[in-house]
Amino acid sequence: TDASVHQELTDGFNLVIDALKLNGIETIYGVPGIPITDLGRMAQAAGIRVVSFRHEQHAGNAAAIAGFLTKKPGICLTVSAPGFLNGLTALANATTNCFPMILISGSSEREIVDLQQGDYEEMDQLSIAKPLCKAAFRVLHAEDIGIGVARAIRAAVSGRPGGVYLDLPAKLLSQTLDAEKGAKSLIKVIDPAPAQIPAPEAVQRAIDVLKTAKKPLIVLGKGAAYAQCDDAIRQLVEKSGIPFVPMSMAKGLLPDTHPLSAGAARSTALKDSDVVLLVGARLNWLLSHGKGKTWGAPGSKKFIQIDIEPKEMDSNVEIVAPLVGDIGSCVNALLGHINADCPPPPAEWTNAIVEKRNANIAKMATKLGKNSIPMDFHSALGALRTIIEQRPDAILVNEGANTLDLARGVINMYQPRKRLDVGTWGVMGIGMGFAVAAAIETGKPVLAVEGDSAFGFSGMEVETICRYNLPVCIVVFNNNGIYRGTDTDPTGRDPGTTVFVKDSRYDKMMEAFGGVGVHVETPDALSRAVNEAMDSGRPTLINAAIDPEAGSESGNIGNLNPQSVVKKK
Ligand SMILES: Cc1ncc(Cc2csc(CCOP(=O)(O)OP(=O)(O)O)c2C)c(N)n1
Ligand SMILES: [Mg+2]
Repeated sequence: TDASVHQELTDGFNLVIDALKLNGIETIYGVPGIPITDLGRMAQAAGIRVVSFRHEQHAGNAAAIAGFLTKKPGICLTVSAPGFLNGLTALANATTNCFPMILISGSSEREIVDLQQGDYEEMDQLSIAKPLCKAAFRVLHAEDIGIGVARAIRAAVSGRPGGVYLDLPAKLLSQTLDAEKGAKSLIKVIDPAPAQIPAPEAVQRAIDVLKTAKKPLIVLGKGAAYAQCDDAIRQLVEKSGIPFVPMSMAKGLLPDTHPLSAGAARSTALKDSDVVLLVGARLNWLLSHGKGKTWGAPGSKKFIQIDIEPKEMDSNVEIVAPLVGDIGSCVNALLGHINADCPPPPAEWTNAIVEKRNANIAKMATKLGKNSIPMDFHSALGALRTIIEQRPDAILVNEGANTLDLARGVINMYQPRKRLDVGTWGVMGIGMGFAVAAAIETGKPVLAVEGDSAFGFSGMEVETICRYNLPVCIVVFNNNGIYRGTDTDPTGRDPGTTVFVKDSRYDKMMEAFGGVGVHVETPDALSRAVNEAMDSGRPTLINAAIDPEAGSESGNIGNLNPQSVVKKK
């Protein structure tokens, strides 16, 4: 009939785009290719910002940190099989770090994959993704795209955030559907990350434990940064008068220069405290699993833990007051009791922390001022410390071993969610993906402080940074190697296994794509170059020559390296 002849149609391509836009998704990070090249083009034409990378791992890292920064799932779009696999590292890392992202990959047809008939880039992607992420879905019929996208969004951001895989077989995208029916099949997710209120008796139990404390400590994890309940966190510290230690990506929730900051006295704070309130911080390897000499005498600690995941409690040691719920709801519930029921901690405790902190800061200061050649980590980081102090709203991306571990202590942070680094896994390669997304999602200038090895994992994305003309200033700490630049091959045949080409010039890579390249050998020259870059907003790479002898193997975590006790004859 006439109506059917003129029936308006939609299709899988359009339904995916409409579902994402309906749910406020504004950006897609990805790498084009079969079967999703046109999906990317059409999404761009529909007003979604599509940022094309050179490798899917970095597109995935960009999506993950976009999720951390915005609390909306970051979207990574890849081709099937190899492109999907490249995205998996970022998806698994996002899940480990509780960053909400959705990896959307094109895939081969079920009937061919399940009969293993050798399709183009054939792989059972859904099965492979499942163990590595929080949830995984596949959509076979166009009318189910709305539900599929809705479920992926809710799975990514509800409860403990994480990575979600959404599998779109190629044929799905070109499936047509009556436009009106299609529009009705879409779902705008309602309240995807619902508040999860702690039970009043759990709040009371936590307060009762807190009241017994003579040496209380608050540990802020990156979950507390993600929660974006910054004022409640500040009040919790300031109203309780309890010193706080921020984990790396929680730095800046309160300024590192805050009177109650115990960051620079971390060892003393962890060892000598008697009641520890964990806020979005898991007692994993980064906190020595809550036991051992880091935490003083066995049994000397009572842990109160705020986490949205009930199964996190008792993961490593007994939690005497589990407070299960979203961090904002839990902290606000505690605040209701703090000034009334809880006196501030004894001055001898807070004074002891301040004394230790100031002593450690004074000790570090002696290493910062040198304007020596060759630079070492401290003299170079001293220059960057001053720049971040002067530019507190810049975003600092940081990876490496010495470059990471030393920067964490030397560069103070002053605002929440401004320090983005290797997180729970200590994974190298997050640098450029994080820098791109930080610039795009926040519009703020980005300073990426990279070990030369760490930079190498994502270095090709300097072209991406130039192509989108992003305000990213990369500083490569070039010590000619992984940890140090001095390793040798005892047989004399090859270079040592951890060294790179001597005096390489990473700044030339940036110039290759029209960006600004600068080589520096002193902290003053480094300062000038970074300030120039941040004033200009031009993509810049500064190759900072660092003494190859200056580093230590694996930075602060060399103790994790197994050592052979068998000496070859
Ligand atoms: C995906 C992955 N592969 C290898 C590694 C192991 C590693 C940890 S830190 C690091 C680089 C250290 O050298 P860099 O030059 O960046 O820093 P610096 O100490 O200042 O010289 C590697 C290779 C990790 N963590 N992740
Ligand atoms: Mg290095």
